[in-house]
Amino acid sequence: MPWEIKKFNDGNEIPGIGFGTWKIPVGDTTVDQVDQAISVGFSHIDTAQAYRNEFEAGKAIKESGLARSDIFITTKYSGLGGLDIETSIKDSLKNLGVHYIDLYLIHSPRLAVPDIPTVWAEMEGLKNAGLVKSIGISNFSVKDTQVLLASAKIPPAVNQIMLQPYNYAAQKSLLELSAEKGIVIEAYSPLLPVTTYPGGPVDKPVKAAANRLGVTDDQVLLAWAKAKGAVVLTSSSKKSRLEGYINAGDLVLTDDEIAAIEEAGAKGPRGLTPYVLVKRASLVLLGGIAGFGLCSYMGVSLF
Ligand SMILES: NC(=O)C1=CN([C@@H]2O[C@H](COP(=O)(O)OP(=O)(O)OC[C@H]3O[C@@H](n4cnc5c(N)ncnc54)[C@H](O)[C@@H]3O)[C@@H](O)[C@H]2O)C=CC1
Ligand SMILES: O=CCc1c[nH]c2ccccc12
Repeated sequence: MPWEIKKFNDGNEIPGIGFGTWKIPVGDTTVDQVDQAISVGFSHIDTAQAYRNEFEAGKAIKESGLARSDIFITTKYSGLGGLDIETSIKDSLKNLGVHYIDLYLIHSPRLAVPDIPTVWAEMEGLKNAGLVKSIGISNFSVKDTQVLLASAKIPPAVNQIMLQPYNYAAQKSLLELSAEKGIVIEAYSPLLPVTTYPGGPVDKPVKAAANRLGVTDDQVLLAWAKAKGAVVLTSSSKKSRLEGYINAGDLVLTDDEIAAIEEAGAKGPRGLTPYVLVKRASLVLLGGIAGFGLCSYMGVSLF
């Protein structure tokens, strides 16, 4: 079943699921994997200057025979080798073999970015020149986003961030700010609970939903990220998994299933072990002592 198309604040549209090319070994493997992803129905490819595989991704796109307007391409300014934006976008267009990029992102506010307002003004210039259809950010925190918005003439269309049940609580304020400003969230590494923390607290509610729906755990995790309103980015070298991801487009989790996944996620990947509980209790205690000390210093009576 197809994933929903999402609308950006600039009027452009993005497919709700994208195939990511991070960590694919450079060379023919990238061409084969992107080719395979397109063959099962992905029409949205996510790459970056830093992945050093734009050329191979572009080759697969070209070989697919799809019209340029039928494929959505994201790449990112990663600040590689201290390259400026103008040189970087020219390199990316050449590598990918296209005349425009659908979505161009600042890969990280902490990498080779002199200051956010300056770099964002350069990104706006690329959109105004028609080299990129939409511009956005990646790995921007609430503070970074506020700094950018204070001087932006064009708001970012997206913020591409890690979003999975174990970091959902930490990302909530960023999700709220993004919704308020009309910034679409792209969720990367949505499958972290199965790739990195198998056996963690999230497994149980994910498996329960998977059993009810007759699907796999990874499909449930993609459905959870979609339920949070995100465009999801994922990957696999296995065709069967890719087909599963595409088929997850119409999965609907119940409110109770979503709440159970989030409650388990809030325990952290290792759960509420005695170590975590003692650490949390110490933080509360230290906060209390600091607060009490401050009140005493300021002459405020607590009693
Ligand atoms: N802007 C940024 O800083 C970042 C962007 N990204 C983008 O997002 C894309 C997707 O990120 P990923 O971390 O690859 O996504 P992901 O969390 O979807 O992980 C994909 C991996 O999960 C494996 N997998 C799937 N089902 C599994 C299962 N049941 N058990 C065990 N393993 C399973 C797949 O084989 C694949 O290797 C990247 O390729 C990149 O394009 C990723 C990280 C950072
Ligand atoms: O995008 C995924 C992680 C990554 C790999 N290289 C870079 C460079 C800059 C920011 C993030 C990353």
